[in-house]
Amino acid sequence: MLKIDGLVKNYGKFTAVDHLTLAVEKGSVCGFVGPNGAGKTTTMRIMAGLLNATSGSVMIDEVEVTKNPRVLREKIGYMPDFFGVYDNLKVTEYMDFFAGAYGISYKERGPIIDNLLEIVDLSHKKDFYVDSLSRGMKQRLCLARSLVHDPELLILDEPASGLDPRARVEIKEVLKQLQEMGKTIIISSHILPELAEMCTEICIINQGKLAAQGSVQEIMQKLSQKRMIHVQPLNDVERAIQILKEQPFIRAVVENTRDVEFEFTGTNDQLSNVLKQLILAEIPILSFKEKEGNLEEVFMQITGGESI
Ligand SMILES: Nc1ncnc2c1ncn2[C@@H]1O[C@H](COP(=O)(O)OP(=O)(O)OP(=O)(O)O)[C@@H](O)[C@H]1O
Repeated sequence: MLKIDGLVKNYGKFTAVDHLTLAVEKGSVCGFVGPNGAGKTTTMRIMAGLLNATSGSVMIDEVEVTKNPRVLREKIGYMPDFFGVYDNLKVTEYMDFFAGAYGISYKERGPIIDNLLEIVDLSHKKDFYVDSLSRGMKQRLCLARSLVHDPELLILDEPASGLDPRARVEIKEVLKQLQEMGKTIIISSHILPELAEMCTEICIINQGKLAAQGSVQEIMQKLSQKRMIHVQPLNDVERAIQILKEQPFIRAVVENTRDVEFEFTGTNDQLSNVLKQLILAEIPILSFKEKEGNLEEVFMQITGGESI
């Protein structure tokens, strides 16, 4: 659906996007992850036709974006990372304004707006002033407005930023629904665990370059080689720690009061032997399991520990 090839964007002497190449399949939900200033917004604005690239190309369904703004307008829905000020505009008027801007006839607008407000769960707010809505509601309204022309590709810049956990869940549910409707979605975020839950794939962008791309699982497998094992003895944690420290292939033991974690570099057979040694020492074990990789940790690894 989307192909970015050798994309470069310079702001004066500064290169914000540096030969970025990636592809996003139709129907996928692709998460753009990267630290502040990584170039996510710049890339998204170029995709949406709001910014010219210095060089390289963006193709949507084999059509070069910059050369065909009309095709682009029809296919893309863009949600920026800021909402704007809409004094004295009610929710339906706001939607009507954007539907009009997309050339949707006055007659058609009513049912489209009603349907979209239902999707984003704002039907009960249709006669409220936009400025009176909560931040989460504004985000959902902004999402609804980017859908007025029924685009195939949605580009959403930080739709969950600044939202409380409940409002994030609401946005996530809307995105799930849009995915089921067959939309291709590109979404940027700093909230990595949340992206992991809702995306089919992840692109990690750092300093304008693609650091990694793949399914959440693939990325973690490829980049996070170390295995962390969590052990919870029923009691006698200290003795469990002592035994663990005597075992081969164990590094970086993290001692807690009730449980213990360690980095393991051996094979599965060698790992099962560690459990055997604990049991032979008659330490009752409540749980012994590998910790699931955390996207945030993987991200820190490949971006060299830059803050997010
Ligand atoms: N108009 C501009 N002029 C000069 N530099 C810019 C301009 N817009 C962005 N930049 C710079 O380009 C880099 C990439 O910015 P961009 O907003 O694309 O990053 P981002 O990944 O979206 O970051 P954030 O998550 O903070 O929004 C940053 O260093 C930023 O300061």
